Amino acid sequence: MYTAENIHALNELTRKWMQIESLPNAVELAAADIESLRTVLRFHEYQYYVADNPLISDFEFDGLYKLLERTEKAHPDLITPVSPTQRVGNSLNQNFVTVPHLVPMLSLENSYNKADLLDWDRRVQEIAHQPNIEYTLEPKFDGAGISLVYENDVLVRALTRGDGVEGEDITTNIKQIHSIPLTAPFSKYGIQLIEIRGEVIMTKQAFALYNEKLAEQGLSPMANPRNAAAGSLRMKDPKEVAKRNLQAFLYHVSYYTKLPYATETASALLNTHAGMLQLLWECGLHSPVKERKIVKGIDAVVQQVEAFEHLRDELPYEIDGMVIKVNNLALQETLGMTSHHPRWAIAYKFKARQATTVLQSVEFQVGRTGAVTPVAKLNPVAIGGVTVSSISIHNEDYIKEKDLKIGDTVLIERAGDVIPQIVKSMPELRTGHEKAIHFPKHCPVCHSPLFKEEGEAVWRCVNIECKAQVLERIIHFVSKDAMDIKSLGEANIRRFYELGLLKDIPGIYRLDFAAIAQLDGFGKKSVENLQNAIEASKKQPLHRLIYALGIRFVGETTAKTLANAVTHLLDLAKMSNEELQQLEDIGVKVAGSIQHFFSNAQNLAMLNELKSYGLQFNNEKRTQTHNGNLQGQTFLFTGTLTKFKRSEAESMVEQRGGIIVGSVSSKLNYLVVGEDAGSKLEKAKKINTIKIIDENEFLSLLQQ
Ligand SMILES: NC(=O)c1ccc[n+]([C@@H]2O[C@H](COP(=O)([O-])OP(=O)(O)OC[C@H]3O[C@@H](n4cnc5c(N)ncnc54)[C@H](O)[C@@H]3O)[C@@H](O)[C@H]2O)c1
Ligand SMILES: [Zn+2]
Repeated sequence: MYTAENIHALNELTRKWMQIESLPNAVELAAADIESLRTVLRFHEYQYYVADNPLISDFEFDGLYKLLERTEKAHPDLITPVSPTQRVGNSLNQNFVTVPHLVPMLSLENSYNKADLLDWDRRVQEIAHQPNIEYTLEPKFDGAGISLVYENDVLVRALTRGDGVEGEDITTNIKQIHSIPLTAPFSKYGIQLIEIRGEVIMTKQAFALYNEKLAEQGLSPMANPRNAAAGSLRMKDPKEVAKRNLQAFLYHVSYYTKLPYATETASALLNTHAGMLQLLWECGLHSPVKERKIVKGIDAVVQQVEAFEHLRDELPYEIDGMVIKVNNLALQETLGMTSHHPRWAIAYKFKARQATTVLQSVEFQVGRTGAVTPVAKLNPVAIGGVTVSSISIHNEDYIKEKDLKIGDTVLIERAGDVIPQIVKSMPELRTGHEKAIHFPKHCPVCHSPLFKEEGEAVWRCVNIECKAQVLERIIHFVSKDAMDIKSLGEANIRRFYELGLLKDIPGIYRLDFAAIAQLDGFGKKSVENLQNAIEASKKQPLHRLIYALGIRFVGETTAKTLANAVTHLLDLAKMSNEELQQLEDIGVKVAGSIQHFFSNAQNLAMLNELKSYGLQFNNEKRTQTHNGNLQGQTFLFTGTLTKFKRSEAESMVEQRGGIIVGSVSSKLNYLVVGEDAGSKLEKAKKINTIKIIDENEFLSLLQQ
C-alpha cells in the first residue's frame, strides 16, 4: 500500500504536525493544510488497523486526530464523507467469518483534560435543554472489545468489533471465558434478544503468570495484558484460549427486543444505563456494577476521574481511562451519535504509558545463572512520570523477533509497576545507517566461551567462577525478598569482592569485620549494624533461604511450596523427580533444576557450611504446628473476603499447619469463597474432591 519512500515522507509530515499540535495554544490549520493532515491520519489508521503495525503512540495519534477535528470545526464546509473523523477504524481479519453487528460498534470520543470534559458537558446540556446532567463513570478497561448476542436466554454469538459494522465470529473462543455465562435469564425481564458490549481483559496477575510461563519455555514476554487478551480472541485453538485465564467486563446493552407478552413496565431497570448494568449483573453477567459511579454534573465527574487516576495501579487489571456516559437512556437517544462516536459518552484518557524513542546501543549483562542478557540503552524518554533510558531486550530470539537494530525508532511501554518493554521496532523508518546487534561469543566479564542449550533462547557463561555470576549470586542472596540483609547492599558486595574480603555466599557469615572497620566510610556504628544485620539473617524462615539460593526457575512462590513440603532443607536433596512434580505448580523443568542443584557437590558443601553457621534449615512452621488442626490440608482463597484480610486468613491457616496453594487442582482440599468469586470457583466445582466453603464455615473449621 505504501512504498518505503511514501513512509519516510509521511513520517516527516507526522513529526511536523505533531510539533504543531503540541504548541501551547491550540492552533487550527489553514484550509489548505487539512488534506495533508488527513493523509497522515489515514496512513496511521492503515498502519494501526490494517497492517497491525502502528508507528506512533495512541497519545500522539489522538493529538493529531484532535487537531483535525478542531480544524474541521472551524471550516465545516471542508468536511468530506471520507475524512478520518467520519468513520470507525477498520480491523477485519480474513481468518474468521464476519457477521454484522445488530447496532454498529462505534468508537468513543477521547479527552485528556478537564477542559475537554467541560466542553462536552456543555454540548450535552445544550441538546438536553437542562443543566446538571446525571452521568455514570466506569473504568475504561484496556482490553479487546466484544459484542455478545443472547437469544431466548442462550448465548448464540460473540463477535469482535471488526470494522464497527461487521465483526469476526469468535463464539467458540469466547465460550472459554468463565465470566461469560452460556445462558442467562433475560426472559425474566421480558427480553427475548439482547446485544451486549464489553471488553475481554487479562488481569495483571494472569498476565504476569502467563509471561512467566513464556519465559520458562524460553519464549519472549508479551508487552502488555491488552495485546495478550486481544491476541487470544483470534486464536485458532479454543483450548489455548482457555489456558490464558481471560476475563470479561460487560458494560453496555446496545439493543434488545421484548418478548411478545412483556408489558411496557417490565422493569424500571430498562430506563437508565446504571439500571442496565444492574440487570446484566442480576442475569449473571460480569458488569461493572461495583466499579461504576453515578454523579450529577460535570464537576463531580472531574473529581471522580482524578480520584480514579490515583487508583489506577492498585486495580487488579489495566485501565487506560474512564468512560463517562449519560445515565438516562431516553436522553441518550435524543443525543444520538455521529458517524464516529455516540454523543452521550466520552472517554477520559489517563496519562500515556507508551512513547516512541531511539535505541542507541546495547550492553550485555551476566546474571547469577550465567545467562547473558542484552540491555538496550535508549534516548531517555518520559512515560507516566518516569524517565526510561534502558530496557531489557531479553535474548537473541527476542532481538530477531522484534527486529531490533541500533539506531531504530522503537515504541516502548511502561504499564504501572511492570518493567518497561519494547512493544515493537519500526523498520519502516530506517535510514540505512542502523547497525545489527551482534551477540557476543564470549562472556563479556570472564571471557570464557558462551553456550546455548538445545531448545533454549539464552546464551550462558558456564564458568561457575565467573566474577559476574558470583557477584550476582551474592547480591540475590542478600536482596530484599531473599535474606534481606539491608546493610550489605550491592555496592558493598562489589567493594568487598574486589578487596578479596568476600568470595562466595558462605563468606557473608565469615566476613572479617576488623578489616572492614579499617575501610574508608566504615565507622564503628556501621560495622556494628552490618554485623547485626548478618547475624539477624540467620533467623530468616526457610522459604526465604530457599529463594535466596537462586536455584533456576525457583521464584518466591515455588520456594514457599518447597519449604512447605519439607521439615528440613536437606530433605529436598532426597526427593525424587516424581515427588517434586507432585507439588503445586512444579513441572518437569523446575523439578529437574532443583535436582540438578542438589546433586552438585559444590552446592552441597555450601549448604553444609551455611548450616554450620546456624542458618534456619528447619521448617519452623511445620515443627511448631505439628499438632495444628489443619495439618497438611491445602487451602486457597478466592473472591473478596469481608471478615478478614486475605493475608490474615492465610496466616491463620499456616499457623494451624495448613498449606496455602496458588491454584485450583486436584491437590486442593478447601476453596474458601468470598464475594464475587470468579473462575477459581467455577473450576473448583468441577473437581468433586474439593470442599467449597464460605467465610463462616472457614471460621468454624479453624475452631474445631
Ligand atoms: N497509534 C496509532 O497510530 C493509532 C492509529 C489509529 C487509532 N489509534 C488508537 O485507537 C484508538 C481508537 O480506537 P477505538 O475506536 O477503539 O477507541 P478507544 O479505544 O479510544 O475507545 C473505545 C473502546 O473503549 C472500550 N471500552 C473500555 N471500557 C469501556 C466502557 N466502560 N464503556 C465503553 N467502552 C469501553 C471499548 O472497547 C470501545 O470500543 C484511539 O485511542 C487511538 O489512539 C492509534
Ligand atoms: Zn563469565
